[in-house]
Amino acid sequence: MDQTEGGEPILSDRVIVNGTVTSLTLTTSGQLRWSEGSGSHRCLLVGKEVLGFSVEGSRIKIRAVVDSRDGICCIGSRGALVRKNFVFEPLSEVSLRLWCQKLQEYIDSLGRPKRLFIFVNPFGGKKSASKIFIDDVKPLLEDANVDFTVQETKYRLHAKEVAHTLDLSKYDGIVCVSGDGILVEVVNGLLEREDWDAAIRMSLGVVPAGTGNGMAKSLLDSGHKRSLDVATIFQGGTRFFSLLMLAWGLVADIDIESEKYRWMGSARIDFYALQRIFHLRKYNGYISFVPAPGFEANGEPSSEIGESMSKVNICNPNKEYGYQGPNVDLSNLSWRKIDGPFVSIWLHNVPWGGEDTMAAPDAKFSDGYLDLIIIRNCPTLSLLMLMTELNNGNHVKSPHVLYLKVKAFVLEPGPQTEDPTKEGIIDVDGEVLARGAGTYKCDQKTLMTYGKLQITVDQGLATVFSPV
Ligand SMILES: Nc1ncnc2c1ncn2[C@@H]1O[C@H](COP(=O)(O)OP(=O)(O)OP(=O)(O)O)[C@@H](O)[C@H]1O
Repeated sequence: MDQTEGGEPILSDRVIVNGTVTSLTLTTSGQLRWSEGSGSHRCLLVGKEVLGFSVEGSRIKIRAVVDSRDGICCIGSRGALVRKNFVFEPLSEVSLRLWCQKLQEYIDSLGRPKRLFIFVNPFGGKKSASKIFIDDVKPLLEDANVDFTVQETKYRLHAKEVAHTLDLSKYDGIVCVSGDGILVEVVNGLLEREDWDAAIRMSLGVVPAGTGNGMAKSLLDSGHKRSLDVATIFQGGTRFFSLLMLAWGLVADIDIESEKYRWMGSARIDFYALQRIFHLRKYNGYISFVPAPGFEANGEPSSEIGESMSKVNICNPNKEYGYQGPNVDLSNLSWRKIDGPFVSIWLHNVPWGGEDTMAAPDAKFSDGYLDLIIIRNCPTLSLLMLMTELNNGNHVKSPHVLYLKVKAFVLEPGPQTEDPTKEGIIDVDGEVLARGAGTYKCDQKTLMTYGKLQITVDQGLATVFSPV
């Protein structure tokens, strides 16, 4: 390997590896490399592969996660990751101390969280979060010398309650071993705190263990630690903070009503999607939006919606603290409007809605915009084809789909065109935000009513990471 590519040596010394004296080097770019007889070289990337180390007598044990096929770095494709220890023995006490000091300094410089608060939802997804935590997460945290406190969620909104009152000074990260639902609860709990401004700076990790793992999938696709836009949904004085998506119409109906067929497992979504496509509903209503630069040609200009904004954006007089949403004057912006009927309205913050649903291929974590995917009319066959393209994001190229980016959005949902006594469902981050008349489980209480909603985005407000 090229010396400059691997960085300058921080420490280079003779050590014993597997009974043989060899040269070990730690470089400024975090490579720990040594030769292993017969001219072959080994290399560990401290930032990526080394979790921690311990001293055992005169030896140093490096605890790492490496490619199961060998652990030789700097090759393209990867196999599964496995935990593996590497032991080396410096030739003197002074050298041992120097190695410990330099390795620790390098690991500390990576800024990894050292004290984590971990939520585990034992009831999410396939009910495997506890096993995932014990088998996959806990050993890595122990190897990395991370202190952690575990809280199993006991009921809906438990994670939100805990995040609301947690002593954040004790932790430098919160991890959710769950689906997207717990992460969304945590963000809502943090943003309702008096000290929300400091609280939302906490790094939020996700380990996928639910049905909907869109955030983990999006993170793995785009980098391990990212700042993330947070969307605030207002209805009068009520607020909800969304990280992933809002759906109304076809996608919401499939996502929520397919719960009737939970016994089918993951096939329930495809099964119910077919049912909905062959008995397609359309909804009356209106959407208004402030387009991102480059998308101004969509819809018709609408001045009255801007004027009404100052009335909608009133803070809840009963909640004197907590995050109040982005500080922008929405009345001054150039609003556009599209009238229904609509088959589907889908607003997305990150590309992936689930592990195999690339809902919004152009969505960025912190561009300050939401991706809007609109279907107004679509023949059955085209709709079927479009749904099969959801796993690669090509559905947005369909002539029946309008795909744009917006800065702010207003939804005025109406009833179904075929039956005005039946309204729809508004699905936010996989949970029901509002249910209209005549919908599935319409007697259940929801946070908001099936009426006008306003959504604005705060650029990069939260920080999310993928810890494993
Ligand atoms: N002990 C519990 N019993 C019942 N529900 C719970 C419990 N703990 C958490 N929940 C609820 O489970 C919901 C889903 O959690 P999670 O994020 O793990 O998975 P999901 O993929 O979003 O959804 P799911 O797998 O349930 O379809 C959360 O909204 C949370 O309120």
